[in-house]
Amino acid sequence: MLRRVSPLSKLISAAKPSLLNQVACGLNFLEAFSTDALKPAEAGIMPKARTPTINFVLGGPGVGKGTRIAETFGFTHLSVGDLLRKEISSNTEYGAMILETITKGKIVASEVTVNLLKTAIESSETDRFLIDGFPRSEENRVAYEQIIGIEPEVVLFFDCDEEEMVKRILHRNQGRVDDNLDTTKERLRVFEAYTLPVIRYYSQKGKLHKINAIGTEDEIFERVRPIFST
Ligand SMILES: Nc1ncnc2c1ncn2[C@@H]1O[C@H](COP(=O)(O)OP(=O)(O)OP(=O)(O)O)[C@@H](O)[C@H]1O
Ligand SMILES: O=c1ccn([C@@H]2O[C@H](COP(=O)(O)O)[C@@H](O)[C@H]2O)c(=O)[nH]1
Ligand SMILES: [Mg+2]
Repeated sequence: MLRRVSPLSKLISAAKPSLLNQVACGLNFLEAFSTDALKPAEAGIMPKARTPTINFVLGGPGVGKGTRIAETFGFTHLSVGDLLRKEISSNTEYGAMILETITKGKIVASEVTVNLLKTAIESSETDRFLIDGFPRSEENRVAYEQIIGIEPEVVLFFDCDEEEMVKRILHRNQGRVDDNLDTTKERLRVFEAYTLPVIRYYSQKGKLHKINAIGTEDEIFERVRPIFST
């Protein structure tokens, strides 16, 4: 159930004016799925709006979060990294900042990522999403809850040793600015310091499914399958 959370002031005070508009638009998005918006449907006037189903896939850099999982299990794949890279290639107002942050292996400001995510969900014709590589920090998670607020059903955690992750990154060959040893080392540090707490949070909530991400792609799919078959 989508929640409309009133105190956005913390986010808003830190944001640029144009960003404020996007945050404000978030309220329209919430209204589209809120209890109020459903009232006419309950009265039989129009079809009932459905709350989108959200799942997250988390894991270290290069572990395989973006490799066929969403497509295999019928989800719309929303890679926040891909959304950010699109901002860079489209030269948007945040493009330069995002490029610098990704090149250093750091985390982009939550206001930017959550609003990109919101727009992607809102403009999609589908309503079952696998969000890849987000939330990356507890701060990301709280901003997501404040602006989007759809509780994830499942949180996958792809687990793999660092040596294998580095190997997969260095063999990826997609021309990514962050596919080098120095940035990967920083990304591994950021993962431990900022993303592991998010993984612990969802584990405590009973939503986390830890997947052994060592093996062939097919072996890994078979480990995920029972989670989405129930
Ligand atoms: N099970 C696997 N065994 C070997 N290589 C794999 C496996 N799964 C994915 N790969 C390869 O590893 C590389 C990284 O995969 P992918 O891009 O999906 O990782 P990611 O978790 O999305 O990483 P990032 O966080 O950097 O975006 C790709 O080249 C992919 O083809
Ligand atoms: O929520 C997010 C997701 C990504 N980033 C930045 O992008 C790169 C690459 O992300 P991938 O998901 O691995 O494609 C990541 O290292 C971060 O710099 C982010 O800031 N927030
Ligand atoms: Mg990826």
